[in-house]
Amino acid sequence: MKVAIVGATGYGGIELIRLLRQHRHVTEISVFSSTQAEAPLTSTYPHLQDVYKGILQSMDTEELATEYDVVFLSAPPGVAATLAGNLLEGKAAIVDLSGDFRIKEPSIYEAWYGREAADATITGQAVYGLSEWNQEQISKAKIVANPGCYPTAILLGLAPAVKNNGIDMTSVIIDAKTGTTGAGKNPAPMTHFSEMNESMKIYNVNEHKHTPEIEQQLSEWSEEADAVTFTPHLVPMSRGIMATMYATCTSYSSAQEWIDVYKAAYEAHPFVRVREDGFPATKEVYGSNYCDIFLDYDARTNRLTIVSVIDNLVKGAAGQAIQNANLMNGFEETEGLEFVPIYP
Ligand SMILES: NC(=O)C1=CN([C@@H]2O[C@H](COP(=O)(O)OP(=O)(O)OC[C@H]3O[C@@H](n4cnc5c(N)ncnc54)[C@H](OP(=O)(O)O)[C@@H]3O)[C@@H](O)[C@H]2O)C=CC1
Ligand SMILES: CC(=O)N[C@@H](CCC(=O)OP(=O)(O)O)C(=O)O
Repeated sequence: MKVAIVGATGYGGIELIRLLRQHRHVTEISVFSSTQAEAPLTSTYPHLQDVYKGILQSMDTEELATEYDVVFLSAPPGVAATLAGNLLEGKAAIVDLSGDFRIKEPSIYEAWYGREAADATITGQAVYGLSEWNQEQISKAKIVANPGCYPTAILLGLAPAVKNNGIDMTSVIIDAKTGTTGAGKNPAPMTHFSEMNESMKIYNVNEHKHTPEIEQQLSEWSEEADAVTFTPHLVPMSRGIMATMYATCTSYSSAQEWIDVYKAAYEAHPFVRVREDGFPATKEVYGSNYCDIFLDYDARTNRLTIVSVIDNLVKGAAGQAIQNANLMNGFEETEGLEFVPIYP
């Protein structure tokens, strides 16, 4: 397939290039920029010398729509909302990494994102790209809304418990930590080295934009779904998310029963590894498309503790985007993604 990347100079964009270089069905990768047209990508990213020789091109939506089989939109909020209408008229399958089309209800999007929602007909057409749980719809989609990085880790971690009606949906608390690449490549006060090094920051308490995305999916899985408490933290690492979820149990009363439920749920899904014994660390999925999960049941409190880790730039962004493009094009979902985590 011929592939185009809009926002190729960003962190999601260069991660797409790294992964797509290993994809056996990709014949061409073209890169687009709103500010650096005609420059080689190596002028921004010298580590790509002799690896990728592409020159950044200015965006032409007609060309994007007609010349490519897949267009990855890896740009800031609002860009996909502007481009998608024209792109949908062409042949390309579209995978949008931003949050523009994830939230179905425009008023909810506007309340949490503080900006105008995208055209409702396009959002209605966009399939939520949580690959493991939405494969059938993704495989028929023309446009996929790739999930946010936190919701990917959180929803994969909660899904088996929710779908088996094993937890009280009013009791869900999510405590999550992320590395700085989650904020993109542009420096900001929060991610400045001297602000975050040897420190830990809590942010957007009870107002993070991923909250409605999590709640929307939970409500599709369970009639009992309710509001969740979601608390994000920034920790001093470049990549990685660890999401820790707590919930009161309504069935199953041992850790082993819970592990069996999770093992069964993810048996057929190569990128979700339910651990045998012990909680995963973010480093154990670094640079890979894996989501590793482990859980424990506490009989004293009747609560379940679930831990889910991903690399935010891979399973949380570029990797899941390619997994979705594979499903949309009828390829093996693992194509181009079978990376062993970089360890240590
Ligand atoms: N970083 C992460 O962990 C994750 C990111 N995402 C989402 O993916 C998207 C990309 O994120 P990330 O790569 O981190 O962000 P970056 O800020 O690193 O990169 C975004 C890129 O978008 C391009 N861009 C800016 N304005 C425009 C425009 N008007 N039209 C077209 N392109 C534009 C810029 O390149 P140029 O100036 O060359 O055009 C820039 O390099 C965002 O929507 C983000 O929310 C989703 C999940 C995880
Ligand atoms: C550290 C940091 O700022 N992380 C980002 C992660 C967002 C993201 O990457 O996903 P979206 O596509 O939904 O924007 C945040 O908390 O907003």
